[in-house]
Amino acid sequence: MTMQPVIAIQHLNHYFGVGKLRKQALFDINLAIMPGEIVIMTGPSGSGKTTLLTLLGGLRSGQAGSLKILGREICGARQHDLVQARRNNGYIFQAHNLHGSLTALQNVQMGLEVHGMSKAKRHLIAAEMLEQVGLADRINYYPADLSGGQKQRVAIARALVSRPKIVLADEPTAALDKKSGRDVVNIMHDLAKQQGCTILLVTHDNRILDIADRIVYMEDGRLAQLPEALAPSS
Ligand SMILES: Nc1ncnc2c1ncn2[C@@H]1O[C@H](COP(=O)(O)OP(=O)(O)OP(=O)(O)O)[C@@H](O)[C@H]1O
Repeated sequence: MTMQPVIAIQHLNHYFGVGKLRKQALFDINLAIMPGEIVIMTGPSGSGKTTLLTLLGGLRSGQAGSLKILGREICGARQHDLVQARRNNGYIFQAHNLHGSLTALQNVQMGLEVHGMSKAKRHLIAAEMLEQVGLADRINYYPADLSGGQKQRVAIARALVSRPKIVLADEPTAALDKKSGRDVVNIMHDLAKQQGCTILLVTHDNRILDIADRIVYMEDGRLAQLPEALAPSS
């Protein structure tokens, strides 16, 4: 059986603005990511990494080329189809976007809301997930009472609790010190490998490149060759 890529991008171009202000942000992107792969995307500021991630996440619609998620075309898709596509993914962002008025447990339960399971089951699954990220003793804490690394671990638990096939992460370690950043990516790595989930992680943090199965490099809106300084040492 041949394995199909979970993310397949062909000849993708993207533009911002209209008329004279129209500016091309992505140029002829071609990339295939296989099930269970952990791919890190890095590159200079303004090179187009976040733009590509938001297109993949269905947070905006691609304009030209092909972008298939789990075999389904989302380039040029209608809003309704983009919303459907978003449901396949888990998201982890730099600012972790936790709800300040909800506890860690309630935040993680939000990741299960669309699955229509009983309250008791949601509680159990969310609590187990928090235990897996090392926060069993913090489930009833509010985000304001957690450290940056702990908040990011809640965000990971929320992203992975519904066992998504794809997790998209944008600078998940940017606000963290060295040790917390390392802990957070190790947890992401181990859980993803356990669940067979694919991760695409955008980062400037060269200290975490070693968790990737593959590193892709973006420069001036194009995928480019990885600079030698960033290549994994053999
Ligand atoms: N909403 C927008 N409107 C207009 N131009 C945009 C918009 N978002 C991004 N751009 C432009 O597209 C290009 C790519 O930006 P993008 O945020 O994708 O880069 P990045 O590689 O993620 O940068 P960073 O590492 O700093 O987050 C930049 O030139 C940016 O100015």
